[in-house]
Amino acid sequence: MTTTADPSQTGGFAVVVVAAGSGTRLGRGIPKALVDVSGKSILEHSLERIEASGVTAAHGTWPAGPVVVTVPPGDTELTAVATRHGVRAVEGGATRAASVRHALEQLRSAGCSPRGVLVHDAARCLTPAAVFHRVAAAVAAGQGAVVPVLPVVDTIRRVDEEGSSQGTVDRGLLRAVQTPQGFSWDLLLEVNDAAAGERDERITDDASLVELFSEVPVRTVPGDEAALKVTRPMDLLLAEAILATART
Ligand SMILES: Nc1ccn([C@@H]2O[C@H](COP(=O)(O)OP(=O)(O)OP(=O)(O)O)[C@@H](O)[C@H]2O)c(=O)n1
Ligand SMILES: C[C@](O)(CO)[C@H](O)COP(=O)(O)O
Repeated sequence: MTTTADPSQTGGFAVVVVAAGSGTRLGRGIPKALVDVSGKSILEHSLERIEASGVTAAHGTWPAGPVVVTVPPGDTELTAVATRHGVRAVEGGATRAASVRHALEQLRSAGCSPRGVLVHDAARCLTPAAVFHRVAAAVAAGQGAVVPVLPVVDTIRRVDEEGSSQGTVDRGLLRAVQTPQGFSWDLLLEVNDAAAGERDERITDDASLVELFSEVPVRTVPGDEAALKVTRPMDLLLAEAILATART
């Protein structure tokens, strides 16, 4: 990827790819981003998709922004994958939010000042280019915070601490949230500074920070089923099936 040539450049979209998680729910005993999906690591698939999308350079006349990947502390293998793609690797933190913060600090201290930033889970390794472009286009059009979403297909019940049902939630207004999530650069820095590393169960993604620490509305755009997050073993089967179908 040629997008890291000058990290101090202004304009464009920077992309933070978070890949520092351990993958406990997948249970492979290696960092999830290293797990193989049809012959390539999860991180490899993610970086290839971002590169092929051309999203860092797209949208108006903004020049291409840099890509940064967070890796587990002490990692060398994911760093090597990042290096092969011309992408900078930075050490992640104990939580996803801390990893994103490390990446933003790295970009900021390198003098990077893009117009927008996309934060993407490496684990959503088959995200189609169209999702990157929908999110980026909404940010380029002036939205401060944008998330891709899908309707919820299950019946959702709220339960009490004993597990007794407290009723069904109206799923018509529920959405499952995906990544990449897009932000104006200044807003994402501002809410990360305001959060100051606070741990809060509600902070599972970057848009939550915007909701908790700013008045800026979070907008939604359509996500895509192929942008599933590889989380449990069944998701690996799905990812492999998606790739096999794409080849036929
Ligand atoms: N400290 C962390 C935790 C997560 N992530 C990244 O955030 C994304 C979403 O996290 P998730 O899918 O929940 O990954 P894990 O935390 O690895 O999964 P688990 O909870 O099963 O351990 C992943 O790409 C993961 O690598 C990260 O960069 N740093
Ligand atoms: C960011 C995220 O992928 C949005 O769907 C998700 O919130 C992060 O992962 P987790 O499964 O909640 O740990």
